[in-house]
Amino acid sequence: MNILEIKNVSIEFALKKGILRACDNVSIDIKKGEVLGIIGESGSGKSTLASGILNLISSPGKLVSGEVWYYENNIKTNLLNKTPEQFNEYRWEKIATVFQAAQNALNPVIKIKEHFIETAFAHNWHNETEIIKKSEQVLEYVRLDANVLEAYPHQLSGGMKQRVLIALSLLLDPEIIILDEPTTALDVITQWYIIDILHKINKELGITLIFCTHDIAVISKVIDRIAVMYGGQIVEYGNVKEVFTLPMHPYTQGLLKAIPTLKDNMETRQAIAGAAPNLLEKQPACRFSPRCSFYKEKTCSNLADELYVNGERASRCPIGGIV
Ligand SMILES: Nc1ncnc2c1ncn2[C@@H]1O[C@H](COP(=O)(O)OP(=O)(O)OP(=O)(O)O)[C@@H](O)[C@H]1O
Repeated sequence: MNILEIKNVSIEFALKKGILRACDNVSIDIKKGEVLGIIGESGSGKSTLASGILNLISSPGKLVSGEVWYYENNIKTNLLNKTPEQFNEYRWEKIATVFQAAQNALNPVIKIKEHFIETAFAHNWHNETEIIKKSEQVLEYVRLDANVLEAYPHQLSGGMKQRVLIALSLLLDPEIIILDEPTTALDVITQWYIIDILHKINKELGITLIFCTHDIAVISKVIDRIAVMYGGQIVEYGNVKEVFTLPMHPYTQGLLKAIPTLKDNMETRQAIAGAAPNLLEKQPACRFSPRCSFYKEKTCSNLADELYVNGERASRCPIGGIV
């Protein structure tokens, strides 16, 4: 059962140098209760897509087309048709977000307690005693002591701040949490600790999670499905085990070859040759073709701009594997 359907979402930034299309016709369904990982290198459009789902694109950006359908009790609503006031009923209460704590996601001049109170007030919940009680519960859920409420953000470590943001996202019992690079800038042990907490949130509370990250190694243990973005497009998606075993798109194949593990020889790791596309320039129909070995070695001459979908699998490459 789908909880969210993203249909043909395109987002552009009007810059001095021209129009930058950061998301180009992105479509993907998200199932209730699943953990979806959206991966891709820096600039591939993950954060822009996350903001687009929440209708949070601001100037010079613009959501130029698309629909985001939210399902509840067999009723579907296109969130992008909502006014900002109407959308506010969905943001946090239905769909919450966790950004990187390092990116000033917490206000440095107010105590952690005030972040919880402000969020609740913004959603017409004004009983401070109840808010604090619930804040203590969600903090406990992310393994933080209630005394954190009296701290200022600078008094907490990076990992603690990230857990505060996760607790804050749980305050209004959302159905979906979108996490944008939730573990970047944290040490490896803390990354695993956070992943473990998120896994518990998904399994015990049944909350659907959407992870946007470039760090495929960290999220691979927790995600059910994976969607790979390249140059503002989804180039492949599918069940994580299937995609890891049989990646179909040459970009996914390259990403998987580039992941270091503790067991293997670093010399067998290969970076993907070439650079990510400059989205201000006109793109070839197949955006990956300038870096693609199939194309360079003339195994492929098909430059169709098409996502081939078969059931639960999809790939934008006609020859990397059959969907
Ligand atoms: N506010 C903005 N103004 C101008 N261009 C932007 C803005 N936000 C994003 N972009 C551009 O949109 C493209 C996609 O960026 P986005 O941040 O969504 O990628 P990403 O995959 O999330 O990368 P990262 O992990 O580095 O954030 C990039 O070319 C980026 O420069």
